[in-house]
Amino acid sequence: MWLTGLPSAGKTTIAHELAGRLRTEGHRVEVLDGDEIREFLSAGLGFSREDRHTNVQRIGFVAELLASNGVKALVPVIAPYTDSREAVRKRHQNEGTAYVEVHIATPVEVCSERDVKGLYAKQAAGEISGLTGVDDPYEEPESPDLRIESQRQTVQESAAALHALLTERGLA
Ligand SMILES: Nc1ncnc2c1ncn2[C@@H]1O[C@H](COP(=O)(O)OS(=O)(=O)O)[C@@H](OP(=O)(O)O)[C@H]1O
Ligand SMILES: Nc1ncnc2c1ncn2[C@@H]1O[C@H](COP(=O)(O)OP(=O)(O)O)[C@@H](O)[C@H]1O
Repeated sequence: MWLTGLPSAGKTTIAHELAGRLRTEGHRVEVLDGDEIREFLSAGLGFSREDRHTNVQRIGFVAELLASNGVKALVPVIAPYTDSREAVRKRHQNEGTAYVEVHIATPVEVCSERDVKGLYAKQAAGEISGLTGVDDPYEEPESPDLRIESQRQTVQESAAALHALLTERGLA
């Protein structure tokens, strides 16, 4: 399950809430957190279009390996480009592994208020550039399996909606 959306949209928070629920039910789960991946698997990559694409393909590769071995992979990673996300979907399809895309569609105004890592403030102060959704592209998924308006519901409600989708698909 890929959770795509802007920085501070709630991807990581919702993924961990869902992971907790799934583990309680006895599922094996791994959350492939973007920051951790960038520290290890994608060390050295930046935020150019090419590097983001490479990052997303690496994570997609690992997610498919986990999923095809019975571990539910939850991926809270921005993945701003449609073609990168589609390539990941295709890899799963080719391998016969289920794949679900969830758009955490929190508006940029709400994300920049949350500003968990202070990136929106830094961008506004001219200290960084190329911030997704502000001065770098975010291509919204046109037909995700599910769209979550995190600003309209609690973390628990969002996680429950994701869980319901997995159940509906026979995945939880
Ligand atoms: N310029 C810029 N744009 C977007 N994000 C930035 C940037 N610089 C650092 N960060 C932080 O790195 C996290 C994004 O990494 P990801 O691997 O999720 O993104 S990507 O799919 O490769 O675009 C992202 O994490 P989240 O906030 O959890 O989404 C940011 O905190
Ligand atoms: N309804 C909500 N859903 C998700 N996150 C929320 C909500 N309300 C407030 N938040 C907060 O917003 C922040 C989202 O940060 P995070 O999950 O790290 O986002 P992302 O992984 O998309 O960058 C967290 O501090 C979280 O507690």
